Amino acid sequence: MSANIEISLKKTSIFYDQFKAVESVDLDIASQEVTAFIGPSGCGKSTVLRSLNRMNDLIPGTRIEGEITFRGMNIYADQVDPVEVRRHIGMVFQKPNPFPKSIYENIAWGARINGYHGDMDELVETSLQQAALWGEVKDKLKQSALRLSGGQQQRLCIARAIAIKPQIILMDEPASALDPISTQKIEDLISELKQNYTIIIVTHNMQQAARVSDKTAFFLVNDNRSGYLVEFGPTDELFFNPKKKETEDYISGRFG
Ligand SMILES: Nc1ncnc2c1ncn2[C@@H]1O[C@H](COP(=O)(O)OP(=O)(O)OP(=O)(O)O)[C@@H](O)[C@H]1O
Repeated sequence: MSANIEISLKKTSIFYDQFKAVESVDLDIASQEVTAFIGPSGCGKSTVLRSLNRMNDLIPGTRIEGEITFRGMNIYADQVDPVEVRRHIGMVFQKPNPFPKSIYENIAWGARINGYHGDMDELVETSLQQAALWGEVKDKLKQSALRLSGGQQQRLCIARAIAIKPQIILMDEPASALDPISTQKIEDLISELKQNYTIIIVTHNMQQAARVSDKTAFFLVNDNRSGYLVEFGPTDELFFNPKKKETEDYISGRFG
């Protein structure tokens, strides 16, 4: 049985004003898998990632051509509310960015403004448990989130994203600001979370992509400085039996 396609890009180009940052990407992302975006700096990984939940809308001058669908719905159609898109497709950033509020409120606040009326204590606990943070914070939920370590803050941000009950979590280099032990915790967490969520991760770290992802998309920059998708497929194949010479060169460190 073929995997369910959660997000599909069809001939998607992304512009910053006149500059075409990403050129004509075709990509199908399957549900409950981890998909990694890799490639050299400036090849458009973050730009593509941000386009998947309309985060790019917040950058003036951004425009897309082509189509991006989530479960068959064009997320850029006129009647679609970007806030609603972001409820289904959450995001975790490179630098942990908890609110300057208590650990509890970091989870509860977003859920509340998204209309959650259920048992808040339960939501906070289950979200923190899913983010593998509950044991470390359960006795200090009223403490400021800013007093947590960087790695704990990042897991709190993941818990905050989970609390909105998205189907997809986008992660833009979620561990690059963290030490190796915290990085491992995030990687372990990603492997856990894929049982319930579709995850797309941008990473500079190829070993990390190899460790955590099921599929990998490799991007490069063309002569016009536009990013394009070189190769996409199962991570093992892309790393050990790439179809394109460019992929092989990059994976084996011969690129550039
Ligand atoms: N807000 C912006 N305004 C104008 N150009 C931008 C903006 N953000 C990114 N770009 C340009 O778009 C291209 C793709 O950038 P992007 O950040 O998506 O690449 P990346 O592969 O994620 O890079 P890195 O690995 O360094 O984070 C680059 O040429 C970059 O300079």
